[in-house]
Amino acid sequence: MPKEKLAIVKIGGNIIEDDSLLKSFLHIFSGLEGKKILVHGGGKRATSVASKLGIESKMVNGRRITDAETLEVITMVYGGLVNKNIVAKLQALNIDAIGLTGADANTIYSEKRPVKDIDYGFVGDVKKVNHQSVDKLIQAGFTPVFCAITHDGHGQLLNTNADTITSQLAVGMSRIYETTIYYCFELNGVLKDINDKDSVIKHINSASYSTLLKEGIIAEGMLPKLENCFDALKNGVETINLGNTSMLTKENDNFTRITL
Ligand SMILES: Nc1ncnc2c1ncn2[C@@H]1O[C@H](COP(=O)(O)OP(=O)(O)O)[C@@H](O)[C@H]1O
Ligand SMILES: CC(=O)N[C@@H](CCC(=O)OP(=O)(O)O)C(=O)O
Repeated sequence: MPKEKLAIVKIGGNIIEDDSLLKSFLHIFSGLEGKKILVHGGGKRATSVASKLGIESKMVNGRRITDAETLEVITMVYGGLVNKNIVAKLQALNIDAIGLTGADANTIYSEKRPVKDIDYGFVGDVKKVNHQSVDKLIQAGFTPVFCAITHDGHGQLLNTNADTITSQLAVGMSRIYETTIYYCFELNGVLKDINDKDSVIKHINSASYSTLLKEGIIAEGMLPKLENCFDALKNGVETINLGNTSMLTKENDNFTRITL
């Protein structure tokens, strides 16, 4: 029997920080047919709240150095402020959303990133997705809304990049569902020329990916979205799509699709 489809949709700071982009995203997401999960970041908000508290933010290779103070900020911002506002807005759109960190129902277990050249502090690398627990929520009619926090099973919360949570969650859920990832952001897709919004690369495979990396076209915010994409595709994820919110509608086919 073919597996049922599951859409795993991710939004980050570029959509969360823009009221009108967030509103139109949530409207379209709420109308998306079939089973779905939302993952959100919020790094920009964490940086601005931290700065109001006099805490400087440091990012290395797209990851936040998370000391004990910063962990408190991100827990409040991702797990509270951002997550609960999104859940409330989805409830207003008649989506029975349930907000989660990876500690809730032990859904995402991670291990503190080992210190090599850099000490990232309380940053977690995902080790296990409890697909059965997530599916219990889906089967009960809830739409899970994950923030960028996981746990180590010993009482420690860990900051985990939301793009990575998305790909790992998709790999885990693909044991029972045919999963598709949608990375929604403010641009139309992966652009050949970052200054030309119409230069969307419509299809990327592993050969063209290597070239794009070498040419530096895949850079900055694109790196965590794409660094594990071929692992995810080899481990059961069907397709990875990147583009603006309208790619969730059937009318727009101007976005980037990544396949093996
Ligand atoms: N080739 C590229 N095409 C599109 N965006 C790119 C590219 N290279 C780097 N980027 C950057 O990636 C950003 C999206 O990633 P990110 O900032 O992590 O978004 P979000 O947090 O909203 O998911 C874009 O705003 C853009 O600045
Ligand atoms: C470890 C790590 O870097 N975690 C990220 C989690 C938030 C995130 O990924 O937010 P965006 O998707 O909006 O960038 C951070 O604290 O910035």
